[in-house]
Amino acid sequence: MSDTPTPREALARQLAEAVAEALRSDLAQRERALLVVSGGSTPVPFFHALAAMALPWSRIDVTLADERWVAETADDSNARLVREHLLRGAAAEARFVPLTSDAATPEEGAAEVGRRIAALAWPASVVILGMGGDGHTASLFPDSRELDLALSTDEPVVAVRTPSQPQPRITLSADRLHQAFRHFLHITGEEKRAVLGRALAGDDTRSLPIRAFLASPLSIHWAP
Ligand SMILES: O=C1O[C@H](COP(=O)(O)O)[C@@H](O)[C@H](O)[C@H]1O
Repeated sequence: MSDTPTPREALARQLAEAVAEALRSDLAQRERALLVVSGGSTPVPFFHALAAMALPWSRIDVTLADERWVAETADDSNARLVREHLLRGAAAEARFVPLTSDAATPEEGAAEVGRRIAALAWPASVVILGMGGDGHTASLFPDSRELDLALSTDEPVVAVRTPSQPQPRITLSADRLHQAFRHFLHITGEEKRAVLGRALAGDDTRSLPIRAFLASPLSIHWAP
């Protein structure tokens, strides 16, 4: 069997090295660093690579760009993904700040979660965005009813209802996602490359919400 990494594994490793360097550089300036990660399927190999990096994990706070309003034990919980794939080995020393609460709905829980998120050390050291095939990033979907609010509010989080999605969600607002020293976009596959190309060429953020992050410095990490 070959030990040659796949393009996606190589990308995950390069991204983990860049993110680790950004965290180290920030930790040379302040006591705690803040890492905002995305969920979904793309980050799994990146989480494994980052968890293996030599970092002072006990000085790093980790939170999510967005979350489904589901129990942390649910298969599609982004918090579960982070706990299983990133917070392992030495990285288990990091402090994880989830985006859900005991409230029945994200609308009821948003104030508490927002206070928790606002209390972190902003600007974040690093925000890593993902992107779906519909141009959504975090839980800023083209068909989210609260998309305009999430793109314009200075509140840290927004509860979102999205007809194309089975669960209600909570997302960091665009304003909060912009508050970082470094931004990375991690995507894979030809379909997402084409979507990103359309977003770079177009001018309608409502139909491709990733556009909200293309105007500021963004390190784009893509592999087939
Ligand atoms: O719903 C979500 O989707 C995006 C992209 O996920 P992927 O599975 O296509 O990588 C992700 O960035 C976001 O955090 C997640 O909640």
